[in-house]
Amino acid sequence: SSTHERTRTGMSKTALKQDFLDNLFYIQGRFREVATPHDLYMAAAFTTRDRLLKRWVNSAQVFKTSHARTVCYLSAEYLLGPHLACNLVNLGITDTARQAGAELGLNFDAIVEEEEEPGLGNGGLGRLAACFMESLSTCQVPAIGYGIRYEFGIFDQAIEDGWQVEKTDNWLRNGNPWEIPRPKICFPVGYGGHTESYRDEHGQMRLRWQPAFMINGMAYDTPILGYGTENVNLLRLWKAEASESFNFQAFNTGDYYGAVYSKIEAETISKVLYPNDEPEIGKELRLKQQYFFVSCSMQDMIRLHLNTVGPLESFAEKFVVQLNDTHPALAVVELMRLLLDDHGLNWEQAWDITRHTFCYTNHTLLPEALETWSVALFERLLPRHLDLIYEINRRFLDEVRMRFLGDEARVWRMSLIAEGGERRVRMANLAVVGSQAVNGVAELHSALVKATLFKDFAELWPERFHNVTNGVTPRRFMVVANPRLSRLITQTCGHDAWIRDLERLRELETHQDDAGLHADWRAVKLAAKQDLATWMQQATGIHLDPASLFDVQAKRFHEYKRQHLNILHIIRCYQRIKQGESQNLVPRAFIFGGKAAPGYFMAKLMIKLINAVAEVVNNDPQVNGWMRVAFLPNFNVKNGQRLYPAADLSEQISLAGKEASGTGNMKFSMNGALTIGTLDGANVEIREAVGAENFFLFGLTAEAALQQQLTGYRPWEYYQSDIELKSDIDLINSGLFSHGDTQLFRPLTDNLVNHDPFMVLADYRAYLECQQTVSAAYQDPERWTRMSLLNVARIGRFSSDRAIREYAEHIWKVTPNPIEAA
Ligand SMILES: CCc1ccc([C@H](C)CC(=O)N[C@@H]2O[C@H](CO)[C@@H](O)[C@H](O)[C@H]2O)cc1
Repeated sequence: SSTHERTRTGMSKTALKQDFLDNLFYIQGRFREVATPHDLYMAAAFTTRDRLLKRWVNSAQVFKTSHARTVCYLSAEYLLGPHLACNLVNLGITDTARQAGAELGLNFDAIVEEEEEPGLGNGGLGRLAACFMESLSTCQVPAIGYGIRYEFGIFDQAIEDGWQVEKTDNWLRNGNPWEIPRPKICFPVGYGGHTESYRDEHGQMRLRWQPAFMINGMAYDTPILGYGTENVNLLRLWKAEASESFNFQAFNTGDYYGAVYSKIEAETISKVLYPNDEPEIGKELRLKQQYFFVSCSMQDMIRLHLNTVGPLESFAEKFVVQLNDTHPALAVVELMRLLLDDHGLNWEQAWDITRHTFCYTNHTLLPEALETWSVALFERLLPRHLDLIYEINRRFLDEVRMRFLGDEARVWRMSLIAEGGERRVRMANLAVVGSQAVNGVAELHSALVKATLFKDFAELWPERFHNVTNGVTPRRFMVVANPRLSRLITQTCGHDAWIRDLERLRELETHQDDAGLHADWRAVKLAAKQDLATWMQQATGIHLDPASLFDVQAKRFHEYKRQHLNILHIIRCYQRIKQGESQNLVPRAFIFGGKAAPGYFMAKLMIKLINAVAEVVNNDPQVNGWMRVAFLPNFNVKNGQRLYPAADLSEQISLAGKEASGTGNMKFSMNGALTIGTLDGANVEIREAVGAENFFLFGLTAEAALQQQLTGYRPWEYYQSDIELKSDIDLINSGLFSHGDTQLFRPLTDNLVNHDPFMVLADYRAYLECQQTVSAAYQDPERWTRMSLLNVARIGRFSSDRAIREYAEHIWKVTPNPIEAA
């Protein structure tokens, strides 16, 4: 077996080459000459998988016997991105693989490009879950990520005639080499039906649930490697299956549809990801999806506990469960049901375990994103859970009444049930009541969570409220996305320890005035800009000049993120250049990226306006050489990895108080971009870390914005009093960007002048002035390069490793569990 062992898991170039050719033959059934790019990718993927499996199995064995306290991350979304390049970095064999490939005449980068990314998420929340899973392994914290194995992930975005067009994301069409199906890890999940009381073996009157409809959830496991460690954690995603996949009786009676009905019905539950990022949709299938993965996951934890530790009384010592927003909040009720109905615990025992098991992270303050489900829907779909929610609520409100005597208004606000109008279950209140810890994702956000959204709860349980500022993994967003910069940093610091300890980037500061480094630093940025320009030319036909300032705004489209404020600045620049006022302007490429929820009209209109402005600006010889506007189609993890290294300026311009944290802001700074932004979310902490002098700040503070809205915000006054603002909006309404159609963008401009809920007009002037300071700074390359260098040197805190260490210490009370090599 040693030769076999050496080939299948050997890290040497020879072993990699042999294993690659073996996998191409034995798995793809191909030899070199006839192999397709997909075959070559699959062979590379399996060759890499062979090496991580050894670590994974070794970790699983150790965790099983060590009864290690385990973190379970429950998330409806995981925006994982392509696996291959990151797994090679975390195995430490990227260069060896590149050389092995070269000796086999393979183009390494082309093989990496071939991978279809698993887009099982919408945006920030989903990507954060993926960064956290990688950092949990890197920080050697035993963990299991639970979620849904959507057959179709976030749609692929095409831009046709300037409009977003959604394309089905059939990411599994060519198979997925990174997952292992676990047919034996399969749990029943019920829906509908009724609850009935019965007398248990001790003569106790008990309630139980008789579901009307059962399906099965089957596990698919994906190993999550860490960097520079043997620890490998598990991502377990559930697929819905019919308990009976083919009904022969129906078939025999010729009812062919009937024969497959239950299969189709069941599989719809994990069929597709809801492409909404903020607006709450309240669709029945969405609730079915949430209950589906929550029930499978809680049943799996109980199975693991009974198999490894034993009696459930110690469940909360073994497992700590993080709720990634309210989407998995039903887990609180499902654990109660399983402990009471299936495992015979009494209420007090069950509730004590439950509330010591869960922790909840809030990711948004937007009222329209806070999930509530109608009591009527609960009655129909989850009658037993509604019972339990009523009982949890009864006992909880007794505690509130006791603590705040006679304050019925508070009881009304804190109740798990919204009574006014149609009765609805407040999932955020349920998550807080059922958790031992609640946290926001940036200091400002966590403070606003305590002062507004959960004010009543923070007054009742102040000790439960925490902040853990988000972070991102430097392995994917620096080492994989920007190998040139990573090499320069390692060279300058004389070590690559920074990859695992990002605070070590601070050592770059001593070189901040090193002219040689400055030159190399600019060369690295220019090369990345050239790569992006080449890709954009091929993807959109738009030519970007790498010598121009790459001004980038890439994130989901939403009015609070204010992509329309950015467009107004572009139109201002256009008008200025047309009027010959190009002094202290610098040539810029305005680059946008991001998807809009398919049902979000205003977001889709913003995308159309950007492409409409691009068409006019990019074809206007008078401004040629001064400005380019380009929309990067299908912004996802893979394309993000092209964009972050190429940006000079990172646009983080949300209305203060609205962006919970942001994580793109961290990725751009880590790649040497300077930020223009408001004091919102994590921008506040990024500015503190990199130094106010290395950050372009503008706009109302959260406090000032709130004040102005409370005292009455009249956007039309800004429109009337600021002639440049008026002319920019009027130019949109003139039809210049819409072939004379003066109505196309009216919904957007009317909304801005008459309502402007996110105060675009109030921040317009400050934003324009700040952009002037950006242009001035960019005209001094030495100063700009130093600012860029200092942004990277001081960004260490925003590693997801630091965030995970804070969760482990302050919230999960779990210690690292290093695994020795097998
Ligand atoms: C019910 C529909 C729905 C779907 C997703 C969401 C997410 C909470 C939205 C989201 O992704 N929030 C983002 O989370 C990031 C990670 O913490 C933050 O950095 C962003 O500021 C926040 O907008 C809300 C509502």
